[in-house]
Amino acid sequence: MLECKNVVKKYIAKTAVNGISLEIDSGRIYALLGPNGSGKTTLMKMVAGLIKPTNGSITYQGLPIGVESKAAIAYMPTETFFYNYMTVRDVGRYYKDFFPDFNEKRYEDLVQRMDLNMKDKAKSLSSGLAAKLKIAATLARDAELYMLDEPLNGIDIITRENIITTILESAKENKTIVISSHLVDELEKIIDHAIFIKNGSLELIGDAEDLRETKGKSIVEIYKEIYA
Ligand SMILES: Nc1ncnc2c1ncn2[C@@H]1O[C@H](COP(=O)(O)OP(=O)(O)OP(=O)(O)O)[C@@H](O)[C@H]1O
Repeated sequence: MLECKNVVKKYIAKTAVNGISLEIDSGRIYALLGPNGSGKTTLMKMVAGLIKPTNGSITYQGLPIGVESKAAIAYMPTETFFYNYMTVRDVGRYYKDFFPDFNEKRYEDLVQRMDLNMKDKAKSLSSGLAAKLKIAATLARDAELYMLDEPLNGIDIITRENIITTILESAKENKTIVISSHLVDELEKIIDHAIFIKNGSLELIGDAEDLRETKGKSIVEIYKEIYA
């Protein structure tokens, strides 16, 4: 579905991604793991077509990242993208204007599920509710691949579980999901595959069950081994 070949992203003072090659298959849930500054967001932004690799290639369904891939890939950034005037309903309208695959009914369901109210001002939401709103807007797109950058950061445990259940329900419909997070223990329960990135390079990638079997360790323990 998605193929990265020797992808490099250099900034003036820093090589953020340093020759990553990997493949993502459809219908799976991937964890993109790595400590702060390891290159997760940079890689996701390149796949989303927001920034271009310095070297290497990224293809989606055999085509370079472009109009077709942008229509099929829903990327949720770490930053919030709401204007001051926006209510939860306005965020849905804003998304609908941008994305032809935005499903209003699904947005309504997700908003309700996330305990949000259409009339709430997006800017006045607590950080947990704002995170839920971002997730609702992203998952309401009928995309093929969802890339969620740190969807669980700064969220309390009950809300995290609620978010994880919602993500899992979306995944049931044969969607592909890539989640970047430091909260490995919580992702361990739900992921099919794990991608470990260290200093901009791919350290390890594999089926979560295979990795546990071959290494005799949980994904959390492998994470600690790689990054300790
Ligand atoms: N626009 C930029 N200009 C210069 N350096 C950048 C830029 N964006 C990212 N970097 C650097 O590239 C490296 C990788 O950053 P990136 O945000 O991709 O890491 P990350 O794994 O997503 O980190 P975190 O978990 O903290 O979000 C970091 O050292 C960061 O400072």
